[in-house]
Amino acid sequence: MTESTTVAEATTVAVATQFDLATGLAESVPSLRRPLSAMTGMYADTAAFEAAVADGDPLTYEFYDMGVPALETEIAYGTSITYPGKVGDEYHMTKGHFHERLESAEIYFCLSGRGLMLMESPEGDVQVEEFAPGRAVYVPGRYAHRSVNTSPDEPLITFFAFPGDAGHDYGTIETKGFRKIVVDRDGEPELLDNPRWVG
Ligand SMILES: O=P(O)(O)OC[C@H]1O[C@](O)(CO)[C@@H](O)[C@@H]1O
Repeated sequence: MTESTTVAEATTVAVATQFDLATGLAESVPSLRRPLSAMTGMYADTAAFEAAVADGDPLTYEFYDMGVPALETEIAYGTSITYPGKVGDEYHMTKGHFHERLESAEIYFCLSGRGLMLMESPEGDVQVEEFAPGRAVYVPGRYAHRSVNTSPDEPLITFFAFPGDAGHDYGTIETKGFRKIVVDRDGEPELLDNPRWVG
C-alpha cells in the first residue's frame, strides 16, 4: 500500500500549532491511530500477537500529521507517540516505511521517552540510533525507518519533519519486513535477525 497526501496549492499562511510536550498530543487535528491489529505480520511472535489483538487490541501508536500540501517546497511535520508494551519479547513499534520519493530524508526530535530508530536501506545496510529527550535522529534518504519504544512504562514521543512530497511507501515493509527486530533481553534492547524477513 502506498500512502501520500493530496497535492494542493502551496501554503501561504503561517500556522502555529500547540503540541503537548508531555503527551505529544495536538488539539488542532485528529490523530491517526494504529491499533495492534494494524500490524499484522510485523511481529515475530504470531501467537503473542493474536492473543494481544483478541485481548483488547491495544493502541500501539498514534501520530499527528499536520497535512501540508505534497510539494517538495513544503515541510510535512507532526508528532508521533508510540506507547510502551511488547508483543512476546518484541517492543512496540511503528509500522515503518520507505519514502515514496526514496531519496527524501527525515528528521526526528525526541521530546520524551526512550527508544530506538531502526533504519535500513534497500541494499540491506542497517543503522540504529537511540532516542532520548533532546536527541535528534536524522534519517538519511533511501532508508526505511521505524520507531521502537524500549521503555517499560513511558510513551516515546517525537516531533518529525520531512519533505512535503516524500510520500509513504508501506508496501515493501508490509511484504518483506525489516531485516532486524528489537527485543527485550533482561531489560535491555537487543537487535536480532527478523525470522519473518522475506529476502
Ligand atoms: O508511518 P508509520 O510507519 O506508520 O509511522 C508513523 C510515523 O511516521 C510518519 O509518517 C513520519 O515519517 C509520521 O506520520 C508518524 O510519526
